Amino acid sequence: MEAKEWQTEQARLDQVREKLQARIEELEPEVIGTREQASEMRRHFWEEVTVNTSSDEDFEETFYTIKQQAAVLSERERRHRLLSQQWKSLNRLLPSPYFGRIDFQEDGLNLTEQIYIGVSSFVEEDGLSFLVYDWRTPIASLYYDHSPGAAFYDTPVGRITGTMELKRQYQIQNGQIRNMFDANVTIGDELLQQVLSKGADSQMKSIVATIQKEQNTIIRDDHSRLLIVQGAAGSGKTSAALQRVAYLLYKNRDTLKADQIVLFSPNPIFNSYVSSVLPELGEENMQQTTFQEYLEYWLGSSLRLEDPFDQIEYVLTAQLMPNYEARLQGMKYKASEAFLTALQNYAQWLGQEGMLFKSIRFRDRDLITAERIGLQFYSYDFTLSLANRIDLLQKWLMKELSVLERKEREASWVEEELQYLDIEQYEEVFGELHKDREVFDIAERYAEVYEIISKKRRKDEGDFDFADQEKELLSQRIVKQSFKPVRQSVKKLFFIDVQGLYEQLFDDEAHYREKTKEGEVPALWSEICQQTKEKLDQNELFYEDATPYLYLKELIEGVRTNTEIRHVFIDEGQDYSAFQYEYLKKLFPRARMTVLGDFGQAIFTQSTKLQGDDSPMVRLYGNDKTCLIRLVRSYRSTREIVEFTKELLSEESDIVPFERRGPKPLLTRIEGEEKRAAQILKDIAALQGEGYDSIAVITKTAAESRTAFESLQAQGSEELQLITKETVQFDKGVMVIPVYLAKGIEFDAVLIYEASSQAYSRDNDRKLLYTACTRAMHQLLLYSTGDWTPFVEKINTNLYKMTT
Ligand SMILES: Nc1ncnc2c1ncn2[C@@H]1O[C@H](COP(=O)(O)OP(=O)(O)OP(=O)(O)O)[C@@H](O)[C@H]1O
Repeated sequence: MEAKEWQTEQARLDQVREKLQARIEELEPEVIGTREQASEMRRHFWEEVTVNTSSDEDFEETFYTIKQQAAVLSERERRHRLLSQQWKSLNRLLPSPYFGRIDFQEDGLNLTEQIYIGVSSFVEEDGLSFLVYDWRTPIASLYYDHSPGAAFYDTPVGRITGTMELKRQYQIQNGQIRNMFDANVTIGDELLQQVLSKGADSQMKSIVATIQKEQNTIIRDDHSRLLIVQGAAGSGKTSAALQRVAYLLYKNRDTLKADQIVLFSPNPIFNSYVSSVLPELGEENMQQTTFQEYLEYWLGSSLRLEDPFDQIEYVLTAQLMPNYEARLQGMKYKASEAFLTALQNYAQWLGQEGMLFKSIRFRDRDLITAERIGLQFYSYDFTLSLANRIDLLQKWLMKELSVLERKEREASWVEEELQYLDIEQYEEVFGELHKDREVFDIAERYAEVYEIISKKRRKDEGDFDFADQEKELLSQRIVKQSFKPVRQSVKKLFFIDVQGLYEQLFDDEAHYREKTKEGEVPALWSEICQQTKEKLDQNELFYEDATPYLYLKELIEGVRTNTEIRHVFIDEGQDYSAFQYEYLKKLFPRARMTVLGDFGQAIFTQSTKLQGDDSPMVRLYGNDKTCLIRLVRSYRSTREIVEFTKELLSEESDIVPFERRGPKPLLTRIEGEEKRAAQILKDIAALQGEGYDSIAVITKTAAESRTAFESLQAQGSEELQLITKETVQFDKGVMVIPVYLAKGIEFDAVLIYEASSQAYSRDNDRKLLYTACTRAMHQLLLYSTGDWTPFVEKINTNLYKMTT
């Protein structure tokens, strides 16, 4: 680019920065001032209000003064928040105020506007001239969607057409233009090249400067109820999802708050990996959780839940265990829509017969028997839903408890308990009785006063027995206290035997069919039943049972919904079952759903295909409300790695590598574990020497991770970290990690610990190997102590190098 052009741009940049600096300086005292005012007000809050509750009027006045004072304080706090947000966003802009520029001439106007795009807007004092446009403004979409030439963008009031005369990208650091490119086709391959050739980080970065057109469609989709993104490994699904959150928060800033958005992540490490993108963009983080966390919250207090990692560990390592096949069949069936319908039918059947209750017990005896509860339940109108009848039943039980509680006061144990109350307990109970006591104090005092005034004994003397009253009150308290847990358990619906109800479903085939109207019962049904029951009898639940169990519980107790949440994001969406999707749809009735996934990485048994006629996803909200976007360009890995990993997939895939070059994957066959460990350590040292500092030794299972870790340590490696499902923080360095925990994450270099035929030979091993290899950005190394896995064997030898 011409030197003159460069100078003009640098001069403009200097000018914008000066204005930014001036605005920051102008704001600073205001930010500090409002902060101090607010904290001063908070400190002296009670001095400003006179609390007087002697009469109703005084009380009312006090109430309104407090309210008024609180309003002033909250206004001051709001102003401080606003100013400090502005101040932060200006400071964020200062080192690099923008990354792009487009010159656009709108049709019908005789003027070409220069639009500079950055992470947030910066407007002149006049409030009209934009020195920088936020990347989420409608006009900024020109930058992502078009090349120079005819172009348009959509605004809330319609489409604006015109001509883009220039599209330029900048790399600006600390106020200096380091690089500048004029793009003509896609958004600067040069810029993208530079961004992608950098090393991996322990935190994902925002991609706003280089968002690609198809990613922009995902980010700005405003219409679909369900947006499905099926994209190859490294195609930017997670990145697009996070920028989408930022876009939604910006576009709907008056109505949408960050805590109304929830992201379901594959594992806790992933949470830490993505947590800095939104703050980097000046937005608050959305809520982040895992499906397992949700299940634990609702079921964890009554049952021990298996998590998806233990489940996959079982699938990968327990082939020789009895009933392995049945468990696999069970997993598939329990993940299906058919099972969901079966449970709905079962709930209907329960409306007629078969409900199971638990007796309400008190002091080792049945207070209300399960039988009585059952009779009462089936005495209600059969046309009422199960949940409505449970509601009535709960109310009935509460009433029954009140009657029983009153009777219980006469019980001998109460008398005994009274005797054994020590002085402190008495005092405590009397303390609690304080309020009630006041009545007696007044009566007592009146009695005394009356006696004194009339100088004679009261008429009711002798009848008014305080001790009796107190004793009665104490018994009342004692019984009430002991009934508390019983009432609590009724409130929490513990009288329903949900475990029994789920268990009785796994009966012989004929009964199952009768209860569920299910036509197709999976193969090995009786083994499935036996396994499920055995687990339940130990108060445990397989991962595949947890969602159906919770669903059945809600069919009976009433459906749980969260109407606050407006957007649900599901990353690694292929790992959820059709059943879980139905559950999430029901749970978030007012939310739009964005599902991002890759069936090529579907390593769990319950996985769901996200596209195609046989995918249940389209049925979820229906065709009209569903939009599918496919991403085929892979940005993470070098061309050499993408070409190699692509061949691991069974089906012909249209994954397109981004043109970034690097060494071909390196295959090393080595005899014996010790030698391999020594070689791996040598290779790690060499990689570190090349400047790579995020290196992962990826294994198939957690068990293999442990052996690898020990064996590498035995060879003298000190800096190694072992990543397990308990690890919550993702840090740079050298780590040993099972593939299913490396999902969604990337590393400079990946070393596949054992790529032999023994480790990866079954069809579902293929996806594990694919997922593992696609974590590599710059270098991929595979080791084997035996024959190579057939998935590697079949790859064209041109696509890799083999050490000799
Ligand atoms: N438009 C882009 N500009 C710059 N970098 C990008 C872009 N799109 C993706 N990337 C980079 O590519 C890498 C992979 O992105 P991301 O993790 O979002 O992909 P993914 O599709 O979620 O991958 P996976 O399915 O393997 O988890 C990241 O380092 C990301 O920063």
